[in-house]
Amino acid sequence: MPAEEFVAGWISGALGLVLGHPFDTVKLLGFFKGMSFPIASIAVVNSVLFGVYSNALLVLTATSHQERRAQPPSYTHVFVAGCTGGFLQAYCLAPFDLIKVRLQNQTEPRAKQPGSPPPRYRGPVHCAASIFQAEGTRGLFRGAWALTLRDTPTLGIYFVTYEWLCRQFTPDGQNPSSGTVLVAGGFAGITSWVAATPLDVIKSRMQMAGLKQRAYGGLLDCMVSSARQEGLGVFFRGLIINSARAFPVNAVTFLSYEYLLLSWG
Ligand SMILES: C[N+](C)(C)CCCC[C@H](N)C(=O)O
Repeated sequence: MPAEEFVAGWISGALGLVLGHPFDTVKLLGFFKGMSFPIASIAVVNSVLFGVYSNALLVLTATSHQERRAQPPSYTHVFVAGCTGGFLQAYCLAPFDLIKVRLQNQTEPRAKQPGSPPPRYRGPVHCAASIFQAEGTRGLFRGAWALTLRDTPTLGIYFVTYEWLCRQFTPDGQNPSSGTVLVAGGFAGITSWVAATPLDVIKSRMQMAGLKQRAYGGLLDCMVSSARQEGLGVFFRGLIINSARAFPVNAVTFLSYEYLLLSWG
C-alpha cells in the first residue's frame, strides 16, 4: 500500500490547521486556546483521509497518484474514494473532535483562580480521561454517528470539487499550477463545509449533550427539537465562519499535499 499519501496528508493537515485555528476558536472564547492538541489530532486525521482516498482510487482505477494526471479518474470514482476516506477519517476524528468541542465550550478558566469554580476539564488528556472514566469508550464516541453522516458525503463533494476545478484550469495531462491548487483547494473546502454545516450543528449539540445541554433521544430528535425551538436557521449557524476558515485551511492543505507528493517523485 503506497504510504506517501499518508505522510503528505499528515503534514499538509497540520499546516492547514495552523491557519484555521483562530477561525475555529473565534466562535467561542480565547483565540489560540489549546493549539498543540488540534495540530496533533488533525495531522493523524488528515493522513487517514488523504491516504485512504488515494489508496481507494488505486483500487478503483488501478492508477497510482503519479499516473492520475495522464489518466484522470472519473468523478464517480473520485466521489466514492472521497466518501471512503471521509467515512474512515470520521471514526479517527470522533474522540478528538469531542474533546475539542467540550474544551472550547468550557468557559471557566482552566487554571484555578480564587473565587471561581474549578474547571470541569483541565486539558485534553484530563478531558479524555474523565469522559472515559464516567462513560467508557462509548462516551468518547458520543456524536460519532452524526460526525460520520456529516463527513462521508461531504468529503466526496470535497474531492470532486477539487478535481473539477483543477481540470477546468489545467491543460490535459499537465499538473495544475500552484495558483490553481490554492483556489481549487480553497473552494473545495468551502463547498464541503457549506454542505456539512447543518449536520455540524447537530453533531456539536450531541457531543455536548449530557453536560450543559439536554440529552437527546438521538440524531433525529436533536434535529427536530433544535428546529422547533430555534427555527430552520439553526442549521446554518456558523456557516460564514466555517466558510471563511475553510478557504485558507484547505488551500494550504492541498498545496502542501500536492507539493510534497511532487517533490517525492
Ligand atoms: C467534511 N468537512 C467539511 C466537515 C470537513 C472537511 C475537512 C477538511 C479540513 N480538514 C478542514 O478542516 O476544513
